[in-house]
Amino acid sequence: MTDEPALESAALPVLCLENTSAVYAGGVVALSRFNLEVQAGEFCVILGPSGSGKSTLLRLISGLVPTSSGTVTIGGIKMAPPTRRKARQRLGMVHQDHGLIDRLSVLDNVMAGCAGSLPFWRLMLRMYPRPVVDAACQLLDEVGLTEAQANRRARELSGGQRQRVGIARALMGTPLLILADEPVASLDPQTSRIILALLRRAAKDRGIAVLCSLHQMDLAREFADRIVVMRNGRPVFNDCPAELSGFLERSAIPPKRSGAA
Ligand SMILES: Nc1ncnc2c1ncn2[C@@H]1O[C@H](COP(=O)(O)OP(=O)(O)OP(=O)(O)O)[C@@H](O)[C@H]1O
Repeated sequence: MTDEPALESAALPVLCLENTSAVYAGGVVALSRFNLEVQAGEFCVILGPSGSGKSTLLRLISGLVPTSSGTVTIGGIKMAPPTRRKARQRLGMVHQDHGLIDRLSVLDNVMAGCAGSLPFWRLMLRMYPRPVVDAACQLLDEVGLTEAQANRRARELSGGQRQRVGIARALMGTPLLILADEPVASLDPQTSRIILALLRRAAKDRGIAVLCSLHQMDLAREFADRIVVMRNGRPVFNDCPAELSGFLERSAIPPKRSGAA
């Protein structure tokens, strides 16, 4: 019943997977009847051993792997033809390898985050409207990069700086959902914490739903609002970090303070 329709619609999850399965050619079932909801402003971390299906989950949500059954919706729009393009516009991606164009400036890389909403000739000539340039500069400032760094080539930055650019680029498209596939895999612990803090702040300050796969259990505990543990393509734990130790004890898996989940 909907006595308060406005409140009810505000509580709708940004990301919703219902009974979603992914089967690769050759019959490998990488995801099996997966249910998941992520709310606006929530920082949700996916943990799981190698081969448990974390990457497949993120690739399926982004529309790169087709669903064999079930549905994925982002902001109420189905990630399937004919609405896939519209659903993708609600999505920002942060990649393990940063996914930057090395020969372009840092600022150009960030502005590429809104490429879908600009005419092609502007992208070709790299003639961006003033508000786009201002927004990109503002985002670079927010992720802690200076004006001087904004004008350097992307290839001249460190791994941590490159990932800051990756986050700014993802935010440039004003997404409802950010998918981050092992965004700190190649970074040292201190830089990893800076990057995860930026992602968490994006969730809290902008009300973005963030779904982030990690291998480090200690970082998941430190930053996540909710942790989903996957095994064999299924969620076997889906709760707040405080409940994880109890789950691991019941599962007879020794809790690790760092390293692979
Ligand atoms: N393109 C593919 N074709 C066939 N099988 C695949 C393909 N990609 C992944 N798989 C299989 O799907 C399962 C899940 O793989 P996935 O890469 O999603 O796991 P993961 O949890 O991300 O692993 P890792 O932590 O090692 O990256 C594995 O059994 C894997 O071998």
